[in-house]
Amino acid sequence: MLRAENVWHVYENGREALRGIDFEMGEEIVALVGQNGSGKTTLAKHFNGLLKPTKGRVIVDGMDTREHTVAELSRIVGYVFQNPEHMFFEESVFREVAFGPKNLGLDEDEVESRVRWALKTVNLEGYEERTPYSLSGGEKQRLAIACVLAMKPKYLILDEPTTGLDARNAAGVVKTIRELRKSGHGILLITHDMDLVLELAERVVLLHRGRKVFDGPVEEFFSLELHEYGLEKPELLRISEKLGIGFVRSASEVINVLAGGSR
Ligand SMILES: Nc1ncnc2c1ncn2[C@@H]1O[C@H](COP(=O)(O)OP(=O)(O)OP(=O)(O)O)[C@@H](O)[C@H]1O
Repeated sequence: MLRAENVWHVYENGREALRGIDFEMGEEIVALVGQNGSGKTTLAKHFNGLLKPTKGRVIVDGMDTREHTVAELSRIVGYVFQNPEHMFFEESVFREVAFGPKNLGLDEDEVESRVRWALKTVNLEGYEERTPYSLSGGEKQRLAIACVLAMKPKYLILDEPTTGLDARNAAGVVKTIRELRKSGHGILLITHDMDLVLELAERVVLLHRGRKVFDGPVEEFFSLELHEYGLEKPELLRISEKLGIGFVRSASEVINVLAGGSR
């Protein structure tokens, strides 16, 4: 369980980025949304100890983050940053993924088996000897997920995982996230992409000026006046409303309903 209890975060320049956040998540896909500067990244960085609360507590599987190092917490909470290409520095995909497990002090066989497993999970088998820089945007994103997965964290924080990707590459990342969820991971998805929220999230948490203003089911989230929070309803929902068929989560659901079938 990841838990924030009345978390406040004030940066050194006096900026109050989080104001009394209560939050909890387990093995589920939670979308963390809000306009620029609302505090999403600040909150997420508390879960692997990169930031510590100014006031309040953050508990990761029973551990108070103030009493543990980032290295310890990173084994439980993996963080995939935005624009992951900046984090690659090895000459091959294999070595890139092996770096984390090697640092954990694991033996060679265990490192190799983790690398193979992580690359398989993100569908990058056969890419072992490629240089990370030669990969496409979507492949780089999946490689970044593999690097974190190889540490076997229970929770993953993904910061804008589909931004800048074309539809095919984004679909690959979505598929990977679904598979991770199925295999028992909890996923905190930071995103501005409302289509992705509609497609993937099981719950939505909305931040506004450092406060949590909504925490609940996806359908309820999309019934909010989103423009008040600098967000927009997905095109698909606007179409389904005009068609009078209410809440749907995919284009195929719309087609099924129109064809007279069930959802
Ligand atoms: N290192 C820092 N020092 C001072 N203020 C910061 C720092 N990092 C973030 N802030 C401020 O804290 C507030 C929350 O920032 P944060 O990055 O958490 O927002 P966000 O919701 O992730 O935004 P975005 O969608 O733009 O990534 C903003 O006002 C930001 O300017």
